[in-house]
Amino acid sequence: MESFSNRFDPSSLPDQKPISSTGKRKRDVGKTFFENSGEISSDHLKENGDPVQGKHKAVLQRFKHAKFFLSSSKQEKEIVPLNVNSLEPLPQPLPRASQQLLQIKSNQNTLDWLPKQINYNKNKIKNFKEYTDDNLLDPRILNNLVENNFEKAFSVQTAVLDTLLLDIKKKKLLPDSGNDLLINSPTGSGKTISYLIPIIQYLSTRIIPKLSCIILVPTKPLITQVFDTLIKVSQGINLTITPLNKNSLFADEAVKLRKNVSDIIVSTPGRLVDHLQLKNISLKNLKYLIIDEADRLFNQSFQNWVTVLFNEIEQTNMKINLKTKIQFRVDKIICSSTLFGSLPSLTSIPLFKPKIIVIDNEFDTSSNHESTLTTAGNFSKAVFSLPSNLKEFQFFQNSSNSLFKPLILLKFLIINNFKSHTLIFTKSNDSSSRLARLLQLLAVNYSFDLNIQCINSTLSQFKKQKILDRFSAGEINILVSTDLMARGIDILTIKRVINYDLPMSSREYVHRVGRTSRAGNTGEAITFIFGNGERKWFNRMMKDIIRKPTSKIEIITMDQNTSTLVEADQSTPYDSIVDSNDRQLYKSALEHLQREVAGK
Ligand SMILES: Nc1ncnc2c1ncn2[C@@H]1O[C@H](COP(=O)(O)OP(=O)(O)OP(=O)(O)O)[C@@H](O)[C@H]1O
Repeated sequence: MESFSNRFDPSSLPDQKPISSTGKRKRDVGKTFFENSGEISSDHLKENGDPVQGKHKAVLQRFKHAKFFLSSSKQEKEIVPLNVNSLEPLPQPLPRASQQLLQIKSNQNTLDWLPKQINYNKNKIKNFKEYTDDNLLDPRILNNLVENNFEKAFSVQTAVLDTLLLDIKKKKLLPDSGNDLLINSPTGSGKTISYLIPIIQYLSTRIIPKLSCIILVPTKPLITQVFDTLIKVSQGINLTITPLNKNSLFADEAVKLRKNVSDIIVSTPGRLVDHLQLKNISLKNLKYLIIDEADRLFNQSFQNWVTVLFNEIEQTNMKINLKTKIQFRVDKIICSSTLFGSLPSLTSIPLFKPKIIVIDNEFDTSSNHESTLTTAGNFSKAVFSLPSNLKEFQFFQNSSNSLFKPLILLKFLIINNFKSHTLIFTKSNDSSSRLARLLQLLAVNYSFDLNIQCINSTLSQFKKQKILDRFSAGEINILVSTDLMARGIDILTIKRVINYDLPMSSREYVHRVGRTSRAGNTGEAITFIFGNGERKWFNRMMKDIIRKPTSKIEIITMDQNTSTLVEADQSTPYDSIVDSNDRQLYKSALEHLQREVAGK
């Protein structure tokens, strides 16, 4: 351990003493131990007429005495307590905070530093063709869009294309031009195409493949989804697009990445960071970084991906800038339907002159307002909005007893004739598999002929994809899932979402229910609420979501053979749902499950 005397730097002391009005250095108000002990008089502090020198000597002397005293006092029985105040560092002047530091600090509390958003009138949407007419969009891209039935750009697409296509034209001549772009638009509003079209347009005239764009998404099924859309929209442009989601070995993937340079990589942050650290990927030609479902990704700290990736980008750019004297930058496009509201996430990355596009209630064309948010300060408040064609319901049970919850769910499905295109969210992998199996067993007992399956992160990527394809095609009627499915998954045929377990936050609620009612379609979201505790939590979450004054979350009951609306504080009595016959059937299903779990 470092000795006391080594740590002690007497030279730092004298200047720290405040100077009195008479020009003399003030002494400590209380007398020190040494002064009290009478071993050193306070007069020793001034020596040879030079107060600083005198002070040094005095301090050293005091220190020597202290050491001597401590060592000798060890031999004595009685240890005199040392007045530590006399050795405490004297107050230091605070370092002058730089403007930049202050700014970073304030960023962490509010988003006031963001510029004003680009408000966008929902009714002002364009045909994609208008962009080719203005020479901003390659006709091959337009053809691909039209062939896939994308003729009219949705609001978010109009807003993003109006902003980015012009920038891209400029960027060809001035590589250092461009801004970062933040996009907040409801689930199912078409954000994917909004960022893919500009990227493909940028690459449409490229000569040889160079890694120009990285797209980051949170899950492997999303990699496949974004990759598929990229292929559709870039037909005929001959781009090399590499999704890093294959079940192939990491080493094989590394060899491929080193051999064949990709134009675009679609990956999760973890896989990308692994390759970056092994130098399988070079960022020296990177122009665009897209972070989709950004709030979710920024909240994932695995492998410290934000730091690793942004350091790598910065170092690569610094080297190029030194060589070429041109300020190359990577433009970031950051999007989500719940981008704002979680402040630290956006402050964790460097943003260059960010522009912001906020679209709310995309398909609500009844109102002509531009946006409910008008100042950047509002970004820090609740800003989540839902697709306007979504109808929300809650199924409330007074009792928090969840013993019969799976049975009640099955009866709910039967009574409401929810026989297909239904996605059910549970809180964990275990709950999802258990619930799916119980529903399967119960459905047989009730002669409810349904294909009920489960999807969660324990399944291989291949199996997950297969299940998603079958669910999308309607071969699987009811899919029980975890929050794995909550983000980004785009299956237009989903008619309803059931929150069997409550989501953990309003943000996750928005994403879960956003799996239905996509691209202007209608959809239903039903949340099961058991007991007053859950009800309170649900009501609290709902405060974060902006709704039209006319829309409310209706309460439904199972008292009759159809779902019927009742008063807000009513719940369906247990006994009217579960009779003795139900209990018997449920018991036998539970016993069956128990035997399966025990491997009998
Ligand atoms: N211009 C368009 N015309 C018709 N359909 C479109 C258009 N743009 C997108 N779509 C369709 O809308 C659906 C939703 O698009 P997308 O998945 O990009 O939404 P999103 O805003 O990213 O949603 P989330 O936030 O849930 O990820 C997709 O099925 C897509 O094919």
